[in-house]
Amino acid sequence: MSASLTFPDLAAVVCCVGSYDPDALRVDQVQDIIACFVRSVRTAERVDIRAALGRVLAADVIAPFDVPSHDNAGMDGYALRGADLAAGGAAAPTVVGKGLAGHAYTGAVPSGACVRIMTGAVMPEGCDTVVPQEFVRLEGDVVHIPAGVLKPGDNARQRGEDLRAGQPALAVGKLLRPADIGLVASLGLPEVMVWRKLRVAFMSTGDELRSLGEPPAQGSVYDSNRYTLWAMLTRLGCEVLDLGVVRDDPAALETALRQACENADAVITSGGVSVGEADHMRAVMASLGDVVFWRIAMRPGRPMAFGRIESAGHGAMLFGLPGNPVAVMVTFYHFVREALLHMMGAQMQPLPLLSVVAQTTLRKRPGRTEYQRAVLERLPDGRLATRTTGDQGSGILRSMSRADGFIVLHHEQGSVQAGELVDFLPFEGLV
Ligand SMILES: Nc1nc2c(c(=O)[nH]1)N[C@H]1C(S)=C(S)[C@@H](COP(=O)(O)OP(=O)(O)OC[C@H]3O[C@@H](n4cnc5c(N)ncnc54)[C@H](O)[C@@H]3O)O[C@H]1N2
Ligand code: MOO
Repeated sequence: MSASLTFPDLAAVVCCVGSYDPDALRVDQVQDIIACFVRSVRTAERVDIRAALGRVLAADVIAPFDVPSHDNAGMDGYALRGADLAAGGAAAPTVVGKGLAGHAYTGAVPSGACVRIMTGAVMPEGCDTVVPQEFVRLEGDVVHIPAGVLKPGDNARQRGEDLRAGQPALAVGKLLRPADIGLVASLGLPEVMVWRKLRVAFMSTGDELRSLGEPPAQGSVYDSNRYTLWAMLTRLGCEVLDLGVVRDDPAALETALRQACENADAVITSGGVSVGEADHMRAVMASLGDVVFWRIAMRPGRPMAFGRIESAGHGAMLFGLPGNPVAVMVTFYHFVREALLHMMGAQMQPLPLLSVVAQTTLRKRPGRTEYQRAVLERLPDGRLATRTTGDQGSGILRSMSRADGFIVLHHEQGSVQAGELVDFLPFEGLV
């Protein structure tokens, strides 16, 4: 439901991509086109910080005060004046009081004196150094500090050393993770502004598909794509709208797509985007908006539809993914995920590619990108290594389930010999 946003003509966007060939697009070209075309949802809402995990910040979070708000001890020990240390750091100050976290010592600390202090306690006036208790020898009230363990300023945390009042602690577009929730709490803020959740509708298409609970029939398969899509979208923090299995029938497909785009920001379908006889999906999609059909130079995940469809004045981004279960996940991770994050208003981070040792030879011809499902192992010498999870057919979902990530064989890359380094993309972090 992004009716108020303006979208470029898809034809104009694809024109900007050098050597555009819808039947042989490179993965990076597809990513560029999608990035040029999608628009962020710009509706903000204020939420409790416990509801903000996984959401995207709609406004900078500004520190309302210095963090920490006072100079404080970084160790349990004794606070003293650094100027009292002799050359080499030795000293023997006398204890004049005690400061605990939450119970500051407020008396004076004359030269030659020190204060028993605990981690986090406010530094007493004039003190700038803390000697950890394990370094000293106590003799009555006198703290003997040997030479060589301390220099002025050690173990004291400065007011504002983390953040100054007025500085942004977190920037708009940040996808909030546990540390961010803690950081916001440390600023005393119970709520933050986030962009509203993205609504994503999804459906499976194909007359062979059975939903869970239905009895199997000759030639039928249980619909798994809707469940992997549900799982990936849920992990991404989207509000999901499950439109079920839709038959390969033009009227049913049109009704489902219209319902999807009237109620969601994005629509994801699986199946029916190839060239089979029962694939009515392409015609129906094209009739509802600005949609292109691609054959991408990648494996798995070759056919894909992309564009924007409209119904009753509502528009939604459309991702028509191939039907094969592994192809659905691969195209989701490499195209849809980034597009949805962009629509969610998130600042994009490049995916972390590890360089690991290939345990076996990997056959590959240049001219397409391959994503082979693989496990990550630790070699006896400590290096990380990888091997594939066996048969790489794009219908074999177990190859994904057993894997820790993808071996990425880039477009220009040829075969990789056992023992060579290869790029590995861990699933963790994808969603
Ligand atoms: N002559 C050609 N045939 C095919 C091509 C091609 O370029 N030329 N591409 C192949 C590739 S690659 C893929 S991927 C598939 C994609 O075709 P569709 O998107 O039209 O998908 P379907 O034919 O509907 O299904 C393919 C396959 O996946 C199974 N499937 C579909 N949906 C689900 C689901 N929700 N849950 C579980 N399994 C599902 C379906 O039963 C088929 O086995 O086309 C190739 N053919
Ligand atoms: O999209 Mo297909 O997965 O290469 O079978």
